[in-house]
Amino acid sequence: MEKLSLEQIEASLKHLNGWSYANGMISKSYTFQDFTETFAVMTHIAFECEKQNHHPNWENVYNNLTIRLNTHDVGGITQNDFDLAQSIERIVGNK
Ligand SMILES: C[C@H](O)[C@H](O)[C@H]1CNC2=NC(N)=NC(=O)C2=N1
Repeated sequence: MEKLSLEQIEASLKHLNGWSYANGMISKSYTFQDFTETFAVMTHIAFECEKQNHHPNWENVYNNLTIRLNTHDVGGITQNDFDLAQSIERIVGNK
């Protein structure tokens, strides 16, 4: 998978509501009702990550979930990160 340029990253971010690029990662924070809902969403995302063989850096504090994506195999952002971000948006949108 090819590393995307900053221009490509910025173009792809236009299609992703609330995601931004900083420190070599694309990221978004979500707030849910409570820990149970947050962890349920994380579980759903985790299965999708296994399907895509692409895994997040994430941090959960009670009902807050911050997700940061990069492709550590290439040390940058690839299309895999955007594909997973789109899937995460779909999962969160369907909760
Ligand atoms: C060996 C294994 O397939 C790779 O290390 C995969 C697993 N999941 C991954 N996830 C992420 N975010 N980046 C990777 O480069 C990556 N590589």
